[in-house]
Amino acid sequence: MKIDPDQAHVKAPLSLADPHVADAAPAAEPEPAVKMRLEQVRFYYGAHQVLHDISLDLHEHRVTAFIGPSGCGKSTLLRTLNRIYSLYPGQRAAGRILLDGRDILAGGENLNQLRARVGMVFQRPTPFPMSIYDNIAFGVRMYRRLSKADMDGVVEQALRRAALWDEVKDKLKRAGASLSGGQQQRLCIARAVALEPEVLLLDEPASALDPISTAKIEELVDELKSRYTIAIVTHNLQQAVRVSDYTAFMYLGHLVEMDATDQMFTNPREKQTEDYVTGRFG
Ligand SMILES: Nc1ncnc2c1ncn2[C@@H]1O[C@H](COP(=O)(O)OP(=O)(O)OP(=O)(O)O)[C@@H](O)[C@H]1O
Repeated sequence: MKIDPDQAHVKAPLSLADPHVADAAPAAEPEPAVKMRLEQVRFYYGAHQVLHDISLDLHEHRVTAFIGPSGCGKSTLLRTLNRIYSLYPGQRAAGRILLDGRDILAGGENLNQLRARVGMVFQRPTPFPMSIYDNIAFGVRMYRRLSKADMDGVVEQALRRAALWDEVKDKLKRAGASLSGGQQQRLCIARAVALEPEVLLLDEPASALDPISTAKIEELVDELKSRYTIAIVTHNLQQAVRVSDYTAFMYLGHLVEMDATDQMFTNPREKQTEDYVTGRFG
């Protein structure tokens, strides 16, 4: 028997009590849209190649965690996604990185706009040497002319999204650096969020924080994913399990395996992944 979804709210006829119908498996969730697609991405520091033909998708409104031993290229990969590397001479990426289908490695990309669309938060909190308010308003002013009242609204909204508003609303004129490390990191997330990015890159955002601040950042990541596509680098495997939908395992500049996080941690395809997630890697 076919059920018209438009009629699903209508009281079910008695025949629907048929256990075969009631037990029918729910339809599988549709695969989320691809926000960024990497095709054979390579990366070079001068002549030294550190990423080798990385191909993977970042799905919209999902969190993808990058894990792997130190030096395997996780941060470098993140830095290719908003081309922040191109601020440094001698650093170069090749291959294709499609953001909504458009290759950001091809010429002609406006890098300021790209970095507003693909925001980044670093391992160590890096507040600007200015007030809490201006830490957020500074970046917004580069892209938008707003009245004082509208800017106040943008600052408040960004601080709320970063779960910091209640803690700072009475001291917006104080220096960003006067906040605790965990608050500073949430300020940096607010700063990125204020530019209305589509993708958020988080490079070990909690590694310098105490467990309570770490838990807050993890909760925040979970909330933010309803608005953004998130890529997070972490050394903390438990954190990857807690916050991510997908996990990518890298080794020596190669992508070994990427899959749904549950699958990666319970039933990985590759022996190297299994050794890494079970702590036997070495
Ligand atoms: N500025 C640089 N110049 C030259 N080589 C670099 C530079 N930054 C990183 N590398 C090299 O690139 C490789 C990948 O480094 P990357 O920092 O991306 O790894 P990672 O997986 O993020 O490491 P970690 O987990 O320790 O942060 C390493 O061999 C590293 O030595």
